[in-house]
Amino acid sequence: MDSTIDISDPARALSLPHIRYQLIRLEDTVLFHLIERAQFPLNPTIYTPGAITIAHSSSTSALSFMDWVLRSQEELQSKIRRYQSPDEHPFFPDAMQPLVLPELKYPRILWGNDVNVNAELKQRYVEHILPAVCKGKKERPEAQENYGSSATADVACLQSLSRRIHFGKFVAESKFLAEPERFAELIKKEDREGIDAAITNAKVEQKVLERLRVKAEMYGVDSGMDADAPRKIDVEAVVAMYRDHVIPLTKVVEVEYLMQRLKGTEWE
Ligand SMILES: O=C(O)C(=O)C[C@]1(C(=O)O)C=C[C@@H](O)C=C1
Repeated sequence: MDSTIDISDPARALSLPHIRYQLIRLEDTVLFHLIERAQFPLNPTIYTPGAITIAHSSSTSALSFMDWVLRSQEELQSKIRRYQSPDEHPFFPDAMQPLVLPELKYPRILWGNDVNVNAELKQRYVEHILPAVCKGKKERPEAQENYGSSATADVACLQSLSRRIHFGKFVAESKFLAEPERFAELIKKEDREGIDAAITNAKVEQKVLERLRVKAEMYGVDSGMDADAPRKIDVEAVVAMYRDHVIPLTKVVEVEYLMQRLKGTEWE
């Protein structure tokens, strides 16, 4: 699978402007997938374990329908090297399969680590992000005929959100390399709060939220529509998703990555 980081050039991969440029591009990806998902009702049944019987599936029958779709996708995508890429992380690490393509040798960009916040991301997506994005459609009756389309859109949303959030590892490595002594001291003291303060840039966060608001307003309206026609996406829900979930989880990834930064000697 293609990687969105420039793996041919590790120095470029760790330049903060290059990483921030990738984060900005991922905003578009996340937004377009969310707009796709928001056209369907919330369909809570697909997130309830056991609510839909999955025929011909025994070991995974306790999963929700959406989890089963996501897991099945990951099984397939693991065979074609998706999770070889250092910016990709599975939601179901136990579903990984042997490769059908030869292994790719990525240059060493990140320090070895096992940081993966996908379980937390998926929970927040199902419990908070999606209900807010589908607001107004919540009252719409479940559309059984949209179960597959909804879950397919969910997989795209979750995978793009996960990639965006785990890009925090590249941000963190870049920040560490810029001030190694400062970070090494905080890491040795296990001062997570201090690390969090050191990686935080409130101005950049503010800019991210402002840009996202403009994009959500722009992409949610068709040029031929009346000014007061309903939007394809709830702008406030999108901004809140980044403010309350995406940026905080990116920072968790940054802090936890740095906490492991001095432990191993192995590069990933
Ligand atoms: O751009 C950075 O420096 C990041 O660390 C990324 C990010 C974000 O998630 O957008 C997270 C923390 C910073 O406070 C600013 C922005």
